Amino acid sequence: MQQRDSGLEKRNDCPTVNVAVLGATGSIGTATIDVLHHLDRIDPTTTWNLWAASGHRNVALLSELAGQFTRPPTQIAVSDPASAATFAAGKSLAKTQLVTGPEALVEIASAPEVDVVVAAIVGRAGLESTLAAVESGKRVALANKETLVVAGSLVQSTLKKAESVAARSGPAPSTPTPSGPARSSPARSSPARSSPSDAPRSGAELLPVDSEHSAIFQCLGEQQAAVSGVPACKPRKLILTASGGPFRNASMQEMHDATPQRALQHPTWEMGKKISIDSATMMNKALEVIEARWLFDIPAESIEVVVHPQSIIHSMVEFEDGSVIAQLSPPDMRLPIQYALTYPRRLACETPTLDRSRPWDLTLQPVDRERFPALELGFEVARVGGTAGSVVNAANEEAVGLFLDGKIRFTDIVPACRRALENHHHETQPTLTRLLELDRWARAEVRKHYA
Ligand SMILES: NC(=O)C1=CN([C@@H]2O[C@H](COP(=O)(O)OP(=O)(O)OC[C@H]3O[C@@H](n4cnc5c(N)ncnc54)[C@H](OP(=O)(O)O)[C@@H]3O)[C@@H](O)[C@H]2O)C=CC1
Ligand SMILES: CC(=O)[C@@H](O)[C@H](O)COP(=O)(O)O
Ligand SMILES: [Mn+2]
Repeated sequence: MQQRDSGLEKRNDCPTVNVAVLGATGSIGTATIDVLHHLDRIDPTTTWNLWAASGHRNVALLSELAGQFTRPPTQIAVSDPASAATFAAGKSLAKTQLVTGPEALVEIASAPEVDVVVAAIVGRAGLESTLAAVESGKRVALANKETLVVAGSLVQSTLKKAESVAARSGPAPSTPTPSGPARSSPARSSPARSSPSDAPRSGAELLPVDSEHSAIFQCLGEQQAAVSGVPACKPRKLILTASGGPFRNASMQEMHDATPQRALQHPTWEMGKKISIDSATMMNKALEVIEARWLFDIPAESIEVVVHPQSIIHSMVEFEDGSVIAQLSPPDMRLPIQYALTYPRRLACETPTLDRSRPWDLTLQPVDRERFPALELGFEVARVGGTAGSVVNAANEEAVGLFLDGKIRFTDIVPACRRALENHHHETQPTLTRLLELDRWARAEVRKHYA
């Protein structure tokens, strides 16, 4: 096993940021581990410490990733109990504690020693740990968009509660503390409302990792930086870009006949299987509309989607005067991951810079809503809220699984979600228990339909 060298001399009084990576073995998780090695190498002012990491079934990779650190993580979680039995910690992890089962994710996410939780589990399975991290006042770098799709309103209210608890216990120090994150961070519950000044941090922070939402967050921040001291301008529109996925130009027949192998071939991003299929149906963009609705506390009517095949413009914000600010960078998740960790600081990143030595095209085109009916579903869910997100998300997770197993057609996925939405009795203010009941109900409905 190869241990990576920290390289750089840290300042004596250097504070440590303890990071927990949930879903460390996935595409976002492994990219986060790379970012942590990089930051610890180049940042003289902070020690970036992997305090805990979780995996579900890929225990070999989990052990390898954890073993790369000269300071071994304090805890490792294997959330799938059957896989936990096969976890073999190398010699370098002799002092690391192994915790197991889905409860272990919540334990790590709320551990007092943890400053930052990277929520990189795929699907609804990431919900409880993300909520626990918010509740216990962490900085949450959120990749797990499904949490906001299922329980956006609940996350928002939890965030507000965590903020008021922190406010009651007095302002946090404005300089980094020995075991705490950079307390100068201004990010608050709603990135749209945060300002890039050096205000002390109060309570939980929810920072986007999803490239589009990170882009919007950056556009809003830059706009506010330019008018420091002046009340922030409200955005008129958030404009999410979509690559269009592997079927951007495909006929309905091609989509009807699509194999999992073909649907997994994303043109611009290398990602996990579930999100790759979501991109192919454009359900990913539907989920991102809902994510934006909750993350930025903005109505569905103020959100637009535009197809941008190059995935260089990651999203845009239109302001009241019609001015549009965009964020551009090559398609590489290390940038938004790093920004969520270091915000409001910008540090050198390993992502390549845009090659401006050659001509380049940036294309924008409208979405074909007939071939991609998922998008309308996303806007509907963002409009009505309540139980709709949980039902559509669960139906989608189930249908994607059936498609990957060769049991249903690619073009069955979105209708399965539409059917579940229409067959459920909508409730406007569900509890977490009710949302989880409906999650199970929607999965069963999809399975029953195709049995
Ligand atoms: N990949 C990307 O570029 C982007 C991803 N996202 C979002 O980030 C999240 C992660 O995506 P991605 O990294 O691609 O996914 P991957 O499939 O690559 O990784 C998923 C991670 O979740 C773990 N996991 C799977 N099932 C469970 C479960 N039931 N309980 C606990 N952990 C589980 C996996 O563990 P194991 O492998 O050990 O079984 C793995 O660590 C998703 O919500 C996605 O939408 C957002 C923007 C971009
Ligand atoms: C990298 C990322 O954020 C993904 O969500 C990506 O945007 C998927 O590409 P699509 O635009 O094709 O959904
Ligand atoms: Mn995205």
